[in-house]
Amino acid sequence: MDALKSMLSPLGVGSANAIQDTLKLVVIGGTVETARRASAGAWHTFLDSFFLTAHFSQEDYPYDWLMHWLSKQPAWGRSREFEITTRTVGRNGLTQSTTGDLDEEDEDEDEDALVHGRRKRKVAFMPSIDTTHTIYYRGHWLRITRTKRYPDYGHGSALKISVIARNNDILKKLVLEAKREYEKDAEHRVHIFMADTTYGCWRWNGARQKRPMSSIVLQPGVKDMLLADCKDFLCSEDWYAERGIPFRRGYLLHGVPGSGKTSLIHSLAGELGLDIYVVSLSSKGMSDNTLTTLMGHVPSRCILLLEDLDAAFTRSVSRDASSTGAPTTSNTNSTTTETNDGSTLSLSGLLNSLDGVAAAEGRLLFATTNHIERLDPALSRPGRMDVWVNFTHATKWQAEGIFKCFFPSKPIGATTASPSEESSEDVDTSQKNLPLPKRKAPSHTIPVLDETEISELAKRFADSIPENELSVAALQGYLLKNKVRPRECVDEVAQWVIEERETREKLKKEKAEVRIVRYLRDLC
Ligand SMILES: Nc1ncnc2c1ncn2[C@@H]1O[C@H](COP(=O)(O)OP(=O)(O)OP(=O)(O)O)[C@@H](O)[C@H]1O
Repeated sequence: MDALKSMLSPLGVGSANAIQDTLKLVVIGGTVETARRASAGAWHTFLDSFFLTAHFSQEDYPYDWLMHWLSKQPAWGRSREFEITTRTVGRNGLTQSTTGDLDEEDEDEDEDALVHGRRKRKVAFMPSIDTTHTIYYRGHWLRITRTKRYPDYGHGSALKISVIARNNDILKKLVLEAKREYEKDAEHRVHIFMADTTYGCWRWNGARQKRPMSSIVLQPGVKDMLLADCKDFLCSEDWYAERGIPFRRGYLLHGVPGSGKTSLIHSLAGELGLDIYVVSLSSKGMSDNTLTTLMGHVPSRCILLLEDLDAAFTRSVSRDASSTGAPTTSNTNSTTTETNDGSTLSLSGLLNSLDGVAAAEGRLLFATTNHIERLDPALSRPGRMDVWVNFTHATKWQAEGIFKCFFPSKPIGATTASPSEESSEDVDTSQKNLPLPKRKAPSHTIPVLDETEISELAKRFADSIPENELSVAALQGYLLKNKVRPRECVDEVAQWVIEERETREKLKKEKAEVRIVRYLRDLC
């Protein structure tokens, strides 16, 4: 203080005293604040020592189970700070109205209701970021905090749950309950994860309603064979282990576009209760290292889908016949080739990531391609691709099947239901391979014809479809346009086939012309 006085003395007694008083106040204030903070810190540390704390990262499943569980807790109705979202909650794609406080009138409304063509959205209540919420659970108060994991990158969050308890039984119970509820709600959905080549991780991409196997129309026996093979594989872990064979199975679905390859995989995933992990090998930034990292993070029981296998090593991702999907000399060995979009994936890198130690055991690998002739034999050999299925253009049998899938029928003698009562549940689904998906009837009127008439129409429809010329997707497009006109649809199908042929001829000519122009331009 004396030193301070001597420094201030040249300023005059009055002003020096004022400055001295101010400084005293600053010093005292600072000391009090430091003491307060220290005691608060000590108090928190003291309190924390009584808490058991569990951390959940967004990258792992328990985070999703808990977020789903939290979104259902009525306690959010009393919370003073929370996030409201109409987006899907967690990975299961569920939107829940939890407390119902926001829009009570909506509670009883039909979940499928459309407003101006848009589906009505339900709201969900979520814990907001960086706020601690307290929830009462089975005789304990839980302190729940949601934080951002990578604030700098703006993604990823984590959940911290603390509870005062003697052991962690209560936290275990909570996680198991959350898991049970999540799985119950997720029963009717297939979760899709996409490869993120920038961060080398999997990103949840949504949950789709399961597609019934009966809605996929393939030649007799194909679906049953695939389903039986997958089921047999999934319960043969010991058999593989005893023989020292890696517990993996690969399926190569090859053939023309729009023939049901992807649809079948989604349907199988639903039937087997597996999630799908999708990698597009030609995607930007894909490299050997990224692929190996991704393969190392695939869970043990899932479907791993490699899309457009033939496009993996081509410079052009175009799928027309001129693109050189065949592996070049430089990429069939371990040399990597950088493509225009920064992809440095080599064939040996792909093979290593499929067979390597990091590759998950128990996964079902499905690969799709439109050009099997472009695949390197090393990629498609048994052990990597054990089962091959060829998908062709629609046969007459498929045309008949897809027609029956589209138009519901009622058993002979049954009275005609009113449009609002017409649902596929009224329909006899005894025809093998062709049962109808159980769904609510749309509000527009679809005439429900009797079984005999539908069978006759389906036969006539199939008679007009040329064998193995049009894709099933094209047939589906035509039926969609005529979904409320089954009879007219059959009457007009022959004309549609003629128009389709003309359109394809025209497109072919245009393509040929473009190629000639390009060729001449290159010559110049
Ligand atoms: N065999 C089939 N049974 C039922 N629907 C089919 C069939 N084939 C195609 N479709 C319908 O056609 C559309 C395209 O099918 P999908 O994407 O499964 O074909 P894809 O063979 O995977 O085509 P691409 O090779 O171009 O990826 C889907 O809407 C699907 O419902």
